[in-house]
Amino acid sequence: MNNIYKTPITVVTGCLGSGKTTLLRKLLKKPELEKTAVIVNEFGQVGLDHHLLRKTDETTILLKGGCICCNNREDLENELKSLLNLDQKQEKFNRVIIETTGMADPAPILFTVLTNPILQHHFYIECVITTVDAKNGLLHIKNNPELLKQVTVADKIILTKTDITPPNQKEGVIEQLRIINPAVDIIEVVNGDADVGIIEANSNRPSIDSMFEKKDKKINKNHYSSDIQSISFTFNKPLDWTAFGLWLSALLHANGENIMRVKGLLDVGEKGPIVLNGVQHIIHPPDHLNEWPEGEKQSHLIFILRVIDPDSIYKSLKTFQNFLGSDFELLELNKAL
Ligand SMILES: Nc1nc2c(ncn2[C@@H]2O[C@H](COP(=O)(O)OP(=O)(O)OP(=O)(O)O)[C@@H](O)[C@H]2O)c(=O)[nH]1
Repeated sequence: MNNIYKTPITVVTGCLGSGKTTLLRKLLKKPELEKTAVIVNEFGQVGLDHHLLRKTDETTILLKGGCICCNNREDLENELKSLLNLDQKQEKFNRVIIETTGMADPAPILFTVLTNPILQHHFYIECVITTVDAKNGLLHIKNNPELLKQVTVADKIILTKTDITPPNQKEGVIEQLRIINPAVDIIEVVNGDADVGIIEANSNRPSIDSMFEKKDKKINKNHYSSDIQSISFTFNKPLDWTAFGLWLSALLHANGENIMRVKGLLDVGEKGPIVLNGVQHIIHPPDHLNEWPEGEKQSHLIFILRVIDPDSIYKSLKTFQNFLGSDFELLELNKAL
């Protein structure tokens, strides 16, 4: 079913004290978000009481044979289903925001929405935003493995507390965030003052913009963490979508959680590109755009990896190249030290 018939969900993640509640409090005062249902997964965060507010406990159930990212958030499933009941009682809402605890891994949330037969029929994940405290960001990145996941999964990073952060410190945080997730949008927000559009997907395409800016092949050394690395490619001809799907499925299957993120804008010979967006082996339904953004017409693909060497992706792509219908070029490589 097309997303226009479904209710968008924005997931808001970020370390403890990084400004999630401050941002949401301000945003939820805006008339455009009047019919927003908010789910928070911890108690004590009331104050958004003019909105539908659901609270969930952090109980997770491991599905048989599932890896950690496939933990179904049964609590979330129940909350979203009860929102559907409310909707049927004419208490209409047109958006859901899920605010996670600072320690949460967002992947099970995405998994729950994308794989539950009822939920996937009624909801779609429009955007994942992660708040990062500019003042303490470097420390948080170093000490919190959860933040690495949250940054990796994010479509947008909201950089908070820039008002109390020296510019060079802020630039240092931005540099590290870009190394972790080169395809993310980074938006500075002070005391939660943001446009309402911040919780929506970018209007004409995913936040893959930053990849377009990097036309030159770049090899960076990763200075903060030993095991998060990324590699991106461009393709000069349209891709065979079926062959690409087979290659990607096999790759994701073989590498499980170690492919933390895959994102792409792919030319498959249609008028517009296909938007590919995956978190671990959970792939969002591919989105077919009607046209290419700003006359650009070249496929881009990025992988964010943990533990595995980016070279193995390169080699795998090379082996499969003839089936894909296009040569490829390395665009950027962020390697661990
Ligand atoms: N100076 C400054 N303070 C901020 C900014 N954003 C948030 N704060 C302050 O940072 C503190 C923590 O903000 P919260 O919004 O509660 O953070 P949170 O991520 O919801 O925290 P948890 O609920 O504990 O996970 C509060 O005292 C906010 O007023 C900002 O941009 N600048």
